[in-house]
Amino acid sequence: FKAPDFTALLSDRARRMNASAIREILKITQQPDIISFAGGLPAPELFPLEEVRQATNAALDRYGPAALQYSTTEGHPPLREWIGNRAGIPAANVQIVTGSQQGLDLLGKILISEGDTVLVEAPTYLGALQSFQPYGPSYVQMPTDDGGIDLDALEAILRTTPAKLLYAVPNFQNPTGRTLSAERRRRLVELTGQYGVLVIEDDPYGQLRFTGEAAPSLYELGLEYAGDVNANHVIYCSSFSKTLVPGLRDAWVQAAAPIISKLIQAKQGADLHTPTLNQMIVTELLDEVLPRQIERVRKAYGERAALMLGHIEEEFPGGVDFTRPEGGMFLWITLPGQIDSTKMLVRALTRNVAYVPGNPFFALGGGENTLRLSYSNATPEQIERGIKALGETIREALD
Ligand SMILES: Cc1ncc(COP(=O)(O)O)c(CN[C@@H](CCCC(=O)O)C(=O)O)c1O
Repeated sequence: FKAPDFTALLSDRARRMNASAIREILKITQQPDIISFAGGLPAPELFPLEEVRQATNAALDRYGPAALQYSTTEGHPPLREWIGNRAGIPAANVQIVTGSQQGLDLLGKILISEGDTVLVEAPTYLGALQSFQPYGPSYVQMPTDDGGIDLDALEAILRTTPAKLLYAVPNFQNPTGRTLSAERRRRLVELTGQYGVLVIEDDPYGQLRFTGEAAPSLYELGLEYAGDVNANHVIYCSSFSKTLVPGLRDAWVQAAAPIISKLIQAKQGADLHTPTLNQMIVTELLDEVLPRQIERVRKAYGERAALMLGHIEEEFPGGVDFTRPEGGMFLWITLPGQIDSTKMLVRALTRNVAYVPGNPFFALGGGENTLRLSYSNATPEQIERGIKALGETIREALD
């Protein structure tokens, strides 16, 4: 008997898949004494545990067995209605997905043919790269500066490179924490509209602003530009993971009808529907708990960001650049040129502090001297101790 050569039997699509650096590091950071600035994990001590318990009972009381039955692929109607009303669009243009990660995977599946040019920020969210990769995109990196995407560079790219899709995180970008200005957003929507490029706006953090002024979403600007919800070239993704809880895996996509109907077919083949009870639990939390929870989280993350920035200024040696986020969960460190943050992680772990090295956030490689820090899931004491340990590690690497 000869065991099958499983690797040889993998599909060409499977061969393009790779592991998520975040998920891999999360395994290491499970050890209790490690201070983790790695995963973008919401603060569990802030989860509305009691409210979720009550919402679960309320959903079971209200729907009985139907709460545990198969449900429609489109999603729980009251949840779609609520999201549609808030966005000023019909519920028919709202699709519930099992985490916005599934939204990214299904959008990749229905939009990316092998070899299609996909424009991504440099650096960008590595989970999007992981979702898109198996569909064989040809990535083009959009240069970024401290204000996010460089629109002059984007215009120059579009003049010479026909692109299918542009993926962006305009609010409190993962991994840099940067936010795109209203002026750059307007130009991005116009440019992509003119050149016929679809835009995926990934916005799980938009509600978590703790300073500065909010700018309109690319989706809202796309709606103005097109004048019709079914002609909007911007596809909007958001999630309840960072405003409520990530474990219920509830998120949504807002898009023109042809995209929504194809997304439904893709989702039928993926998981039939997002868990019925989870959608009903989230729906029970929308009116009272959600706004309160957003305030709570926004305040806590603002405090933790300010703390982390304060300790970075004290503990990090000169020559280390860092971003100052206006919201969200991340900030981005650029080390002096010759330091490799992947190698340095081994040293940081000996001092019980973890982060995500920057290289995996670059679709075409690079960024060896960068790293992402998340402040959302660390107490004030851990932030102080962890940043101190990281400062020592960087100093050691400089010698
Ligand atoms: C820009 C962006 N888009 C989608 C997601 C996925 O969020 P969902 O929970 O799937 O709605 C995320 C969540 N990323 C976090 C969480 C990843 C959690 C994990 O891999 O354990 C991170 O970057 O650490 C995101 O930042």
